[in-house]
Amino acid sequence: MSAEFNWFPGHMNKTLKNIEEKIPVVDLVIEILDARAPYSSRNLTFSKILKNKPILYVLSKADIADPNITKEWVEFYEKKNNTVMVLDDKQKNIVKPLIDLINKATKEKQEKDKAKGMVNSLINVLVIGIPNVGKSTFINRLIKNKSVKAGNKPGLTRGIQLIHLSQFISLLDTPGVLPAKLENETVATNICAINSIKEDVYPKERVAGKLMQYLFNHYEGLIENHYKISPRLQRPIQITDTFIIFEMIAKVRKWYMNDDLLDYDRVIDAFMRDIIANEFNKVSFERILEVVPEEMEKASKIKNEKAIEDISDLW
Ligand SMILES: Nc1nc2c(ncn2[C@@H]2O[C@H](COP(=O)(O)OP(=O)(O)OP(=O)(O)O)[C@@H](O)[C@H]2O)c(=O)[nH]1
Repeated sequence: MSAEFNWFPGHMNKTLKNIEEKIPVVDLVIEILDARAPYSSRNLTFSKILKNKPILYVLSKADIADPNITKEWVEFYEKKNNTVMVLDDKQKNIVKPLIDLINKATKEKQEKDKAKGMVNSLINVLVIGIPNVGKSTFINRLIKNKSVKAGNKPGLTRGIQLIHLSQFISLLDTPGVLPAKLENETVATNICAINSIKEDVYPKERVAGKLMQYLFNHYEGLIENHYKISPRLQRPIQITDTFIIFEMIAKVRKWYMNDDLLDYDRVIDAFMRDIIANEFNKVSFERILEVVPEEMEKASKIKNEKAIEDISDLW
């Protein structure tokens, strides 16, 4: 699958331009990431244009992600000195914890302002994220809290909202934008899994195969129990093996095109629908060592060094 299929609608360019115009007044960026794919749901185009701004990552949908993997991602981002907030409880009031984290992440600016004699300086926060990561839900949770006000500001584009989180903190919400180029096939697959790309623009069979391979290899029993099948496949499976699984599901469901031809497309559609509807609750689609290039490189170096050591042991 090429990671360059055409999913980038024109209006996203306009939003990107709008975001660029706001950069000079931005003190902090909040990037909403889907906890099930925190690496793939970043927008690298944003990272480039906002590279000098402090960043606070909000990991949304952690209530439906694999908690152990989310913990690893939080540690990973915190180790890089990023502030992280995890949304793992839909009911919790997040206003106070968010204000505390914003203050922590903008401490340097606040101290600089204080040194210049400015007390209680204003903090402008830009909220960004790719489509469907839960930006509106996050903003609405803040607005629902009585002390938070949503306001209009002349000159703001339609779809961009200004929210007064406190007397001193304003959040500028922006529409979801995807990067114009996706890093690789894994990233493309994972953003399909979190439903940030419309189903009709990606190669569904290939994406479904990759996701089936991933879930089968990482979550023993999950696919077997969900579809009531018992494939005799040894883990880890290859993408070509997923054909056997999809066929078994079609057989169990008695989905045939005619007497002996299985309805493969129907199974693929059903599987993708199950992923998007979150039928496999508490799964994540990526781990650090599977997607972050620097970490993968580090790990492979360690492995190679170990291999050299092992050989030298023999001699
Ligand atoms: N389980 C769970 N679902 C969530 C959470 N946040 C958002 N959702 C769901 O995810 C879907 C997308 O959420 P939105 O808030 O509309 O996402 P968005 O980023 O604003 O999407 P765009 O408008 O496309 O940019 C909705 O069905 C939400 O109900 C969360 O923390 N947990």
